Amino acid sequence: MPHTYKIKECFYTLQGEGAQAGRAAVFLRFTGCNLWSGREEDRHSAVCKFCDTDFVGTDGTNGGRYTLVQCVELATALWPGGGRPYIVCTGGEPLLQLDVPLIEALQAAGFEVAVETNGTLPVPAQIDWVCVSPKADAQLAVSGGDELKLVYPQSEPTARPERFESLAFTHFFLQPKDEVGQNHLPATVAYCLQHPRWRVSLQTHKIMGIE
Ligand SMILES: C[S@@+](CC[C@H](N)C(=O)[O-])C[C@H]1O[C@@H](n2cnc3c(N)ncnc32)[C@H](O)[C@@H]1O
Ligand SMILES: Nc1nc2[nH]cc(C(=O)O)c2c(=O)[nH]1
Ligand code: SF4
Ligand SMILES: [Mg+2]
Repeated sequence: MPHTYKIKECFYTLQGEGAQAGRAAVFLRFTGCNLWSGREEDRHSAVCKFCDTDFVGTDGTNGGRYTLVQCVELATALWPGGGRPYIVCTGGEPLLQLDVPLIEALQAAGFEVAVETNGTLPVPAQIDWVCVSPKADAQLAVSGGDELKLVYPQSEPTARPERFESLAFTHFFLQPKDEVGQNHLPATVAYCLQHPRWRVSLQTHKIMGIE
């Protein structure tokens, strides 16, 4: 049996968040996370409690267990042609599975490879775009990258934005926490007005009604 990757879903959409917002991308969502089981009954006791994503199993659009070659074929089939092929590896926590052979195979097929990670695991240097989203109650193991995208607010003082400012990131974003019955946008706007090195990241795919 060849090695397979567990993929929750894979689809073509626009990156909704951060500095690449609005850019066409294939999303490759890996199954599983190290900060939450993904089961609602475990949410209250999870390290990361605000997750907006179903990353359990392989039952999403184009989900399944894929070999490296099959992952590249799937991503390639979803790209419409033209532009610079872009793939965002997310999850769950993609770095539990995404490895250098798969990164390099995607690049050999023409993709620029981005990752969305919680920052608790080492990031392979081969990745072209690194977005780290630290979690208040998890040890941060990454000290730099292209963008740091902090969901706001989280518990003080561990996830206060000031704590991350000296890290080696090109962009610093605060993304309002999407939480039922709460509107965290005003506080996010206020923080960025008071601290100009931070920019607001909206989850624009939710506004646009796309995946
Ligand atoms: C579902 S996570 C998957 C990647 C990785 N596990 C991580 O946490 O970065 C993708 C992005 O969505 C963000 N996110 C998750 N739940 C959110 C919520 N309720 N509101 C705003 N952003 C959220 C994460 O912080 C991360 O930047
Ligand atoms: N359109 C779109 N943009 C995204 N940016 C990060 C996402 C994620 O779940 O990692 C995401 C997502 O789920 N959809
Ligand atoms: S670390 Fe990411 S995927 Fe895991 S529970 Fe938190 S937001 Fe969701
Ligand atoms: Mg998402």
